[in-house]
Amino acid sequence: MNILLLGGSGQLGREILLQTPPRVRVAAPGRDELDLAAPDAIEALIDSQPFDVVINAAAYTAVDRAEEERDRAFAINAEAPRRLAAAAAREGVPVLHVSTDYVFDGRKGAPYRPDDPVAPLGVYGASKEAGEQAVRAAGGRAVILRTAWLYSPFGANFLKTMLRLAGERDTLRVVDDQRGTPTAAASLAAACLAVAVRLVADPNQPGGTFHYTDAGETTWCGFARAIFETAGSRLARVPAVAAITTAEYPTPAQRPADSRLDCTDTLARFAVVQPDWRATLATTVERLLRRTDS
Ligand SMILES: NC(=O)C1=CN([C@@H]2O[C@H](COP(=O)(O)OP(=O)(O)OC[C@H]3O[C@@H](n4cnc5c(N)ncnc54)[C@H](OP(=O)(O)O)[C@@H]3O)[C@@H](O)[C@H]2O)C=CC1
Ligand SMILES: Cc1cn([C@H]2C[C@H](O)[C@@H](COP(=O)(O)OP(=O)(O)O[C@H]3O[C@@H](C)C(=O)[C@@H](O)[C@H]3O)O2)c(=O)[nH]c1=O
Ligand SMILES: [Mg+2]
Repeated sequence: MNILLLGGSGQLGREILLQTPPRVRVAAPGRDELDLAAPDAIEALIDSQPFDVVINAAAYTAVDRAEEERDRAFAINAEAPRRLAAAAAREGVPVLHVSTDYVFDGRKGAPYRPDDPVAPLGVYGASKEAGEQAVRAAGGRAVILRTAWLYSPFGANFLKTMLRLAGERDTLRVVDDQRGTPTAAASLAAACLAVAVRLVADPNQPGGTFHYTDAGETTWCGFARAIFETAGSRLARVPAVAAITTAEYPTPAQRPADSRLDCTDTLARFAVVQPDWRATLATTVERLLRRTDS
């Protein structure tokens, strides 16, 4: 099986590469080979080898900066996926495209189902929603897999931000009125590989929109406290975590207040396991504190 992976250097991409079984080949061209902000090489790339499936784990993920870089966010999160999905549809190659809980406004008051109406609050969410629509419109077989609150030993994420701030401050103030589910990029990578394998193995497996997060729920404040409970004894200093409101932590982009995702359909349709977020947090902290190159 041949996978074309975009975003191989990101949090999700690196975990996919680490988990790829030996019988699977993955081509993961970097930004030097394909700049998604100017994706003229996309078609040539898709045509370059007989890929069995494309996984798009690349994105513009700077939520606040996107408010000022609208064009760039849309180029990478909407236009590039449009070109990718169109080329893949033409070649008959199925696509797995990763999207976000930030397509929702967070006002439902219950976990979002895949077919609930979207209403992004910021530019990042709007650009990802446009990407979803473009992938659907391409008309090929495509799974859109939404996830949330990704973290890993790699790249930029809330876990690493909290551990860095622990070295700088005695008290951290963290919003306690935004609810969701921290999701290890490692669990999502396993889910992506399961979906990709199924799409390839079964040509009758239809596409559609699905959700994957780890199991359970918390707030960003709850996540921060769990991080220090998990890592605490290994840190030089454990900060106090003060619960604050969103109004007390102004940011350029508005975030959904409750973006829990209902993953029932994904678990029923694909061979995907859903560990509890606290279990994957423990594993990820362990990996992170052991490594030196993250
Ligand atoms: N991070 C999160 O909390 C969440 C992420 N998601 C979605 O999950 C997916 C994976 O996210 P994550 O792994 O965290 O993303 P990262 O920000 O860790 O990685 C982004 C990847 O996209 C690549 N990329 C960005 N811009 C370009 C460009 N112009 N040309 C080529 N490559 C580019 C990056 O390459 P390079 O290394 O060269 O910059 C990197 O490989 C995305 O679709 C994201 O929207 C959904 C919910 C939560
Ligand atoms: C660093 C920090 C953040 N916060 C708040 C700000 C924000 O509301 C919340 C999360 O902050 P971050 O900026 O780390 O997270 P954010 O960039 O909003 O994370 C999002 O990224 C994109 C890519 C997604 O798709 C989403 O699922 C989600 O993971 O925590 C505090 O309250 N205190 C702090 O010290
Ligand atoms: Mg951020």
